[in-house]
Amino acid sequence: MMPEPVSETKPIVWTIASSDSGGGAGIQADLHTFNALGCHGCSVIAAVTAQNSTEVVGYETISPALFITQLNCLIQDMPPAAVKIGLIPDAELLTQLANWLAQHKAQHQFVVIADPVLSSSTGYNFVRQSTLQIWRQQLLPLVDLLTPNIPELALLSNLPHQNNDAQAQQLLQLGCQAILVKGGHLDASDNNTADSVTDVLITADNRFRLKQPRLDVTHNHGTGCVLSSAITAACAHGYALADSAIIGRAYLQQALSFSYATGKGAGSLQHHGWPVSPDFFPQLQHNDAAIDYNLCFAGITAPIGFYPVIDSVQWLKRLLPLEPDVIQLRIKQGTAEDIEQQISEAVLLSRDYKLRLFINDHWQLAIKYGAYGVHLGQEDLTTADLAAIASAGLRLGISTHSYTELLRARQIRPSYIALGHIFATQTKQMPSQPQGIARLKRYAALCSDVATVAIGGINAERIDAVLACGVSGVAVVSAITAQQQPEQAFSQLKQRVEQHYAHQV
Ligand SMILES: Cc1ncc(COP(=O)(O)OP(=O)(O)O)c(N)n1
Ligand SMILES: Cc1nc(C(=O)O)sc1CCOP(=O)(O)O
Repeated sequence: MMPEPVSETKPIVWTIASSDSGGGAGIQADLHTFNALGCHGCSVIAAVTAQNSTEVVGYETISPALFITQLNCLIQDMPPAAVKIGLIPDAELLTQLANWLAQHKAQHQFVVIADPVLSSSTGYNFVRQSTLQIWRQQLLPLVDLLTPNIPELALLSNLPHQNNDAQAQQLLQLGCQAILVKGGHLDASDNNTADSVTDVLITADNRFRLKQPRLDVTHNHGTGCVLSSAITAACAHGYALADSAIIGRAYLQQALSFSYATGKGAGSLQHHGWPVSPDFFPQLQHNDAAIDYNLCFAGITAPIGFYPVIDSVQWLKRLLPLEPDVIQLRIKQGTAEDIEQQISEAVLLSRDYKLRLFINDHWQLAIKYGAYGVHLGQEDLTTADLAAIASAGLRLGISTHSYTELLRARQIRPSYIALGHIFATQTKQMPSQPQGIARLKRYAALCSDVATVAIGGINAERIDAVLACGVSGVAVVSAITAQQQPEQAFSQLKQRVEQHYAHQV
């Protein structure tokens, strides 16, 4: 029998913007970006511009009737997961769009990312006072993320003499959920230098900076369009806003790195697929003053491989005869005295059996008894003494569950990074969503320079798919400890993992 054809789906994203006859910006750039990031792009055209790489010669807006017909026609059959708004150089169309979004956004639950294009990079001014008022009063309350550059931030906030922070707060007050202030324009602040560009993501309760080397490229037409449409595509794939901003920034850096000439002026960006090289990802700066990013942790020489996580020294004694190579002791219950007793005994046993033993959470005891390493969660990173762990020569593993956490962990340069939780797990209440195989593959690719361990809901049926993602280890709890025959389960999984890594050498 012929196998059933697999029907692939892609998230649907819309761009509501204007056509760039030169192909480097506007609707054309948005559709290229959506496609490169695995989305199906639909377009609602607001205006047609006549432009090339050196100038905008003119434009005409589409009729209000046809504008609204495009929106209504698409929503009936191809509702979006996310919508990008770009250049809409007409007050009537902007008002129509705001009314339409107010009617449909809540019902269809799509995310709205808006790039308030007020002028072209070649200097053509699309701003009218009337359109600014509509942005402020009608559109901003419907926008999840606004991506202004510094001049646009000043214009939209109507606070030209205040600093960027005050201007962004003003836009939040007007109802926009988050602002990504783009640092591409050199300004008077310390955010942006001749060598670096820093975008700042600001929400009502959070703020962090994405810093990247400033690329010395002349072919940068469409930069803002590409960034906002890459963020939109990432949102459509279900990434949180902060992660989407990171993906968008990495996509842009990659596209700028390969930009090319088109005419006599600034050329266009080269669209590639999902960014995976660490070179394209920004440095994440947030209020981690307590963390020293210049520490050096001991490395892990042999691959991590099969990595059982157990909750008592009794389990350790049960598994030791099966010759585990790496184990984590993750004790969550018991008195301080009992925990110390178990950790000291486990470390002694680990030496006898040449076991690489990681201790979860209790880093002071791990140092005191000389364990092989420590595993810490994100929330532990500001409270644990990382310098003491490094100088005691212990390895450090760090949990991550998103791009944001992954970049933070990478900057600490630990011995390994845990990527979780891949599938739903019964072992622990998780505040995050299962990441799944596609994301695991992307995270592992971004960590080609550091050891990685996948964790969460991994069992005998899923382990092959996980190993195929390129991780250096696989951590399991219930796939051993909740089995009828834990020793048998341990040996089968260990053998499967060892076979995989043996073939890789
Ligand atoms: C290999 C591995 N990955 C993730 C975790 C989770 O650690 P943490 O975030 O510290 O959460 P708790 O284990 O304390 O619940 C882990 N232990 N090991
Ligand atoms: C302890 C732990 N940490 C996780 C993370 O994602 O950080 S998931 C997890 C539990 C893993 O157990 P099981 O293999 O039974 O699903």
